[in-house]
Amino acid sequence: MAPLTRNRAPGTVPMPAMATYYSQRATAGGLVISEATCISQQGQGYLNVPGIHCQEQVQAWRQVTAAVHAKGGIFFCQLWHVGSVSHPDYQPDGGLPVSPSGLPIPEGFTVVTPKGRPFPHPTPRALEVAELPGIVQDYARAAANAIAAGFDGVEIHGANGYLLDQFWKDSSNQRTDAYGGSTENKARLILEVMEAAAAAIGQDRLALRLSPYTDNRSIRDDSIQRAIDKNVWLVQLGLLL
Ligand SMILES: Cc1cc2nc3c(=O)[nH]c(=O)nc-3n(C[C@H](O)[C@H](O)[C@H](O)COP(=O)(O)O)c2cc1C
Repeated sequence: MAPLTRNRAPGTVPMPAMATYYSQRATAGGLVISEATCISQQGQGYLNVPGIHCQEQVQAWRQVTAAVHAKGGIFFCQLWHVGSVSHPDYQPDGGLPVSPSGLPIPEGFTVVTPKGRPFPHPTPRALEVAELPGIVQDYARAAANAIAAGFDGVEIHGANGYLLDQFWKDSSNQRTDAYGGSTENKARLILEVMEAAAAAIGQDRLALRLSPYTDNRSIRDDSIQRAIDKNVWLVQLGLLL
């Protein structure tokens, strides 16, 4: 089962109905990936979505993982930082949402704040290099929390226009430091997150979701698409030969 946001975690804490919901969808040996789950308050940007960065959340997730395991299901937690797709009302101390380069989200997109009303996204601020190790550690801590909550593994959410995708794609990443420019530099934060999460929980229960072709909120990168097209073509040629 693919990760599906359901907005059933008031105050970021999973509610008991989530145990019923996931249990209904679990099958013996079937892999269920949880809805995207925030690694930190800074990573939050949607109403009533769950987190996994404090003990109250970990405790609440235990009922959900137990319900999936009771049906024999395998349950991974998808770890999420929305980056710029947020609003000061979600941020610690009411600060601006964070992003690779401080570029605005295109007009027409709105964010529903904790007060339940839609607002335009404010222009985010660019992350300092010195802040990135803290975000990497937030992923590693959330991965460890997921295992403590009873999940069988974690999937890092590197897709669909959120923080890691924002770093990976040049329309949102125009940095000139070690995290921008070349494909290797744009992928650096994703690789650091994967290494830290692997160190925390082991690489055999770690996954990464990428979406090279999506352009949610106009976040896209033609060079990534061309590189993948070329490799797909080479793989097809290899299969033919
Ligand atoms: C309501 C809804 C919520 C979603 N939530 C997430 C999510 O939390 N994380 C994620 O990676 N993808 C999310 N997706 C994308 C789905 O996982 C999936 O990729 C998408 O629905 C396309 O799959 P399909 O071709 O089977 O419809 C969501 C999609 C929908 C419709």
